Amino acid sequence: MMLLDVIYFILRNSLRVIMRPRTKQIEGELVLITGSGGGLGRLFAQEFTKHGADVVLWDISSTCNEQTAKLVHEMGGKAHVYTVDVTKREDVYRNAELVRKDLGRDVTILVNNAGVVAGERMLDCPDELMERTMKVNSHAHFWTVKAFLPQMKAQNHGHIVTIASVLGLFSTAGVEDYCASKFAAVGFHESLAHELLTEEVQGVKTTLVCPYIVDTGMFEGCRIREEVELIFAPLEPQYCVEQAMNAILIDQPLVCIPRLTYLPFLARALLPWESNVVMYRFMGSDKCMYPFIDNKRQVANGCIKVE
Ligand SMILES: NC(=O)C1=CN([C@@H]2O[C@H](COP(=O)(O)OP(=O)(O)OC[C@H]3O[C@@H](n4cnc5c(N)ncnc54)[C@H](OP(=O)(O)O)[C@@H]3O)[C@@H](O)[C@H]2O)C=CC1
Ligand SMILES: CC1=C(/C=C/C(C)=C/C=C/C(C)=C/C=O)C(C)(C)CCC1
Repeated sequence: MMLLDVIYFILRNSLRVIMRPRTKQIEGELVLITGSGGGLGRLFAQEFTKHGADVVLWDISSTCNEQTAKLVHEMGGKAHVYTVDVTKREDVYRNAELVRKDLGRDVTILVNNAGVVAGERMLDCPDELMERTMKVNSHAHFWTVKAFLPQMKAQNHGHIVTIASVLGLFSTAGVEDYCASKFAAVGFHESLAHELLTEEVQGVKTTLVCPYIVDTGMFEGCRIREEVELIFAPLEPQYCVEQAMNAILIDQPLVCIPRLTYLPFLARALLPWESNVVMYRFMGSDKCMYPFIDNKRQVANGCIKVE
């Protein structure tokens, strides 16, 4: 029976690639997005609004967050803005309580999207920057899930979305802080998903989103071999968010964007380490972060201006 089930899910998931299942309705849901002032967070806010959901926007930067809220309002949607540092657990719990009081209802979809990267080689990187990456990209997920999951479980209705990265499934040089934090986020998310299934909390869904480089500026300068870039081109932010939304709306547990990035993930698991190293060198992905680190340094030194 177990083997039949395994085969059934392989066939069902393969079929889903060609024939998309019905999407769920999220009209009237309350969606909380962290890092909503940034590139992907803002687009998520707009996409959820398009689907009729109300959004709660959490970001450390109030100016960027207000701009997101303005865009949502212009679309005729409802946005509620809070300035929150997700690394501070007391701040998270206090603001979660405030949201509940202000809006008089519970968050039903949580999108853990806030993220940072140090952009320095390990030995050059100040300790505080490495610690910050771990706190924003992984520890913060503990606090937000602890703040919002209890009501979702009580209602047997909700959805936890983790915006991780392909760098939470395989790694490369020069982004040790980032990879450590994203591997941690993936581990946390998967364990939580198992827990919900084991406890038979069927109404609370989970989606793990693992995008490749997205053109939001966060990894400006990151480059692989030119010929390989034709196949693995950086993603348009809008495309990335649409793909993630598709997965969320069909309760898909994991999505790698683009699908082609399942291949290096599989290669890491199946092939010897040295085979992976040879492929990395060939594709220029061994040193892909070095121009990004240089670029970040130049921005910090004022040699390059960012808008
Ligand atoms: N861009 C890419 O290539 C990829 C990104 N991702 C992931 O997608 C997510 C979104 O990335 P993207 O939109 O590109 O990045 P952005 O830098 O554009 O957005 C991240 C947002 O998170 C905010 N933020 C940072 N620290 C905190 C904090 N302590 N509390 C609350 N908010 C905070 C940032 O505010 P501020 O700007 O003020 O720091 C910013 O508004 C991240 O988790 C990232 O790791 C995954 C794969 C690829
Ligand atoms: C390692 C590797 C690759 C390059 C991956 C890169 C460059 C990923 C960058 C991801 C980012 C910036 C994620 C942010 O969250 C290839 C060429 C796909 C295939 C071979 C293995």
